[in-house]
Parts: sequence; C-alpha cells; structure tokens
Amino acid sequence: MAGEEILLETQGITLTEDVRINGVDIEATLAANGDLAWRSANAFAGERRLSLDKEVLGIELRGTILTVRSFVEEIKEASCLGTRKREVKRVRKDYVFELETEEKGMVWGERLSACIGSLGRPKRLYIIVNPFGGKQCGRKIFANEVKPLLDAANLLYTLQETDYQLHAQEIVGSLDIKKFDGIICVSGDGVLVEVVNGLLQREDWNKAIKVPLGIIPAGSGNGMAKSLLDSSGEPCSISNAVFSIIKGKKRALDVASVIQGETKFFSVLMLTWGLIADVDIESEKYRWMGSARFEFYSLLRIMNLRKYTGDVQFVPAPGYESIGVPLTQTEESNKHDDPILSPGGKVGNDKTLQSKRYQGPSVSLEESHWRSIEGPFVYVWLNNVPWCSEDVMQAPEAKFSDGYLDAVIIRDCPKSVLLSLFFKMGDGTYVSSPYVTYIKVKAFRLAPGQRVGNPRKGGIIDVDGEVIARGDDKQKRKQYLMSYGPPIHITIDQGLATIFCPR
Ligand SMILES: Nc1ncnc2c1ncn2[C@@H]1O[C@H](COP(=O)(O)OP(=O)(O)OP(=O)(O)O)[C@@H](O)[C@H]1O
Repeated sequence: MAGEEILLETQGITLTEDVRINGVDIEATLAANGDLAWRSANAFAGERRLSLDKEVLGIELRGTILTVRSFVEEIKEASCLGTRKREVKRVRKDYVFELETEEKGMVWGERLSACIGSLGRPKRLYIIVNPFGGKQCGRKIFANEVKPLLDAANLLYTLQETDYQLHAQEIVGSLDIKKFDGIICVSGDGVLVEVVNGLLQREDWNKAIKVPLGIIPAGSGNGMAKSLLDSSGEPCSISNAVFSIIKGKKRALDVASVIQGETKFFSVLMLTWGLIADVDIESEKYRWMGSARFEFYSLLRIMNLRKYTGDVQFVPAPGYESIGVPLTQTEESNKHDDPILSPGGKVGNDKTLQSKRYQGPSVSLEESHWRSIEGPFVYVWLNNVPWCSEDVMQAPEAKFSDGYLDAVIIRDCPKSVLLSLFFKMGDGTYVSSPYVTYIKVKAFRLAPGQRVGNPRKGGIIDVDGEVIARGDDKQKRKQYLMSYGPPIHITIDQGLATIFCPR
C-alpha cells in the first residue's frame, strides 16, 4: 500500500508497530493525538509514555529513522546537610525510533507533524535580546539555553539585540508584525514594558498588542517570568520559560494606563511610591553588592524611615468597598473638572490628543463610587502580577487578567514590624498584617506629597522599574516623563495584551 493510502486508512486509530527504540526491539504505539507509548527494555521500569503536547519539542524523519526530541521532567534527589532534597528538572532527551519500512516511517512522521501542527504552537518568532540586562548574560543565555531548544522544536526566528535604552520600543514600533507569531524578550521586565509601550504607540495598536509576547528571564527583575511560571506550579528557570513559549499556550494580560495630563505610560507589572521605590531606585549606588543591595538598603531606609504626605483615591473592586472613606460631595464635583479622568466621565477620550495611538481604556466610571485614603504613607504599591522579582511576592491575590490592580498600602507601622514584614515578602504572607491595607481597584488616583518633616523633598514614582517622576534634587537635573505633585491616574484595560504561559 502507498504511504498516502496508509495515512488515510490509519487516521484516528492507534498505530502499533514493532520498532527499535534507541537500539532495542520493542512494540510501540502512536495514539491519534500523537502521544507515544512503549514498554521499556528494563522490565521493572514498565511502560514509558511521551505526551506530545507536554513533553515533545519536535521530530525529525530520515527514511526509517524517526527522532522524537523531547524535554522531559526528571526527579533529582540530593542530600544536603543530612536532609534529602527532591528537585524536578526538565532535561533534553532524544528517542530514536527505527521503523521497519520507509512507508511506516512516513505514516508515523506525518501523524506526529500533523498533531504538533494542530497544537497552535508558534512557527516564527521575533526575539529581542538585551545584552545589558541583569548580569549582562543575555547573549550567552540565548546561545546556550534558548537556541538549542528552539532548534530542537524546528522554530524559525529573527534575532535582534538592543543597542541602547528604549531600542526595543523603537524596534517594535515599526516591526512587520504579520510575519511573526510572537515577540520574545530575552531580558528583564524593563524590555518587555518597552515592547508593550512600543506596540501601543503604533497606529495599528489594536492589532499589534494582540501579538503574543514572551519573556525569558535574563534581567535582575524577572517578576513577569516568575509570576507566569509560578502560577502554573513551575520553577522560574530559563528552560521552563523557553518551553512554555514553544508549547504556545497563551493568556490575556491586563495593561494599566498611567496618565498625567497628556502624558501616558503603559504598565504591565507595578507602580510604586514611597519606601519600595526609594529602595529600588536609590540602592542603585550599591549595585556592586549584587542582590544584597536591596536587603542592605531596605534596612537602612527602615531605620531612617521616611513618610510621605498625599492622598490616594480609588474605585474598589466588589468586596473591597469598605476600605477607605467615600469621597465628599465637594471632592466628587472637583473630579468632574478633571479633563482625563472623572467619576462622571470617560477615560481615554481626551479630545486634545488627536493621535491614532492607544489612548487608554474607554471605560465609563460614571456609576463608580470613589473612596479615598489620606496620608502620610510609608508606601503605596499597585500590582498587576503577584511577583515583582524571583523572590518577592508582593501581591499574592493579583491575577493576570481580572481587570483590577492589587494595591498594597502601608500608612503607619512600627519599624520592628516593618522589618519583620520585609522578611515575609517571599511568600506573600505579610499582607495579612493589620498594618497592611490590601485592595483590588478598578481605577486609582495618586496625589503624591512631600516627605513628613522635610517639605522640600518629595518621593520617587517608579513604574515597572522606570522612574517616571521624582520630587527630590535629582528632578532638576534630569527630565522625567511626568512631574512630581500633580495627580497621576491609573486605569486598567482588561486583558488588552496576550502573553505566552506554561498552561
Ligand atoms: N545595549 C544596551 N545598553 C544599555 N542599556 C540597554 C541596552 N539594551 C537595553 N537597555 C536597557 O536596559 C534596561 C534594563 O533592561 P532589562 O529589562 O533587560 O533588565 P531589568 O531586569 O529590567 O533591569 P536590570 O537588569 O538592568 O536591573 C532597559 O531600560 C533597557 O532599555
């Protein structure tokens, strides 16, 4: 029978063949969905199964030889200080199936290719590598850990390195997006945020922002990669991130618009003001300490704790309506004068900006009941995802596409308690402290004030690791995107972007 006839006749049924696997004669089956099974040569090991969707990168057929390239979980046990540690890690394994005839090889090869094709995996990717992010290993990470997996999956890609800050934003601003099934950043979170901003500045932003994004952790802040992998119960590793992109599963991702007057910045991770921003940005001068700079500077800042005056207003998500106090009649009516955001108006329809770029979500906040919290504040932290780095879970309830941001606010807190809360950030349990206010919000308005006891100095507003405004001496020396003082409005566009995820 000719190969095509066999293909037609065998569609939908499990095929059973005598094959040689890695040199041993064995009976193997190939299910209609592409899953493989065979009895191991080792009688005690029992049956071996290979899930096409969850374990196979790609295949290669040469005559009667079919190579299945897999990426399978292996359990490694190690003994450490008398305790046994169990670690699950994926390893590359090739299974070489030798079929009796070329026709049979073709039937198996075609079925596996068709099944892989039906999984919706990406075929061509645009990959942006930041050679400067994190420990400056982006290039090495791509060559040693990313490329081998992409090649094993027969994935085509175009590679582009960033040469300077905001280069990624510029690149995606003019990229021919039709050619690619995804844009992948081998970087920290900063480059991913540049990509989101670059896509939303295009005239065809509504199509561009639907291109699936991917992140392979190669920075010092890898909060998005950690959040995506952890939410599927996978350890945050480069190879797990690459495999999740190859498998092609996607999820929607909320995008927050940070707006002051006519200036806009789009965020997918977090906005922070007060202690956290001070530690993140001011600890730069201790970069030589490595990641210990955060612990060291946090301790320093808590000992010399700053508080900032100001106020925040927000539209709470259902279930959080009792937090804060309702706005007074006067405050409500003042908001109606706000050209960008008012409870009685629409966000993002400002006529002054005639640009075709994305203008922020067109959500009606007409019926919303705004509430407020008065300062002074130790910090205000708005979050889109649970993790801001690989070891800080600052917003355990945050969801990728629930249409809300998780606001974590500390106003007053004894220094000793604050210190203990910092040590509990690894598992998010700190949010249950009575000193922490945790609210899911639909919209947020931040009016940042000056330091208590030092009214000449303001704080830092940090969005996704980028300083967008600061109220200290440095403000005079550098131009920031926004000014410190006037209110900053934050609204959320539910599920505007799409991102590759493990499952
Ligand atoms: N070739 C380059 N030289 C200098 N800066 C660059 C280059 N390419 C990209 N950048 C900038 O590096 C910054 C950090 O990038 P990235 O997101 O990879 O890492 P990060 O984890 O956010 O930060 P970092 O690791 O630097 O603390 C971004 O602002 C980006 O614009």
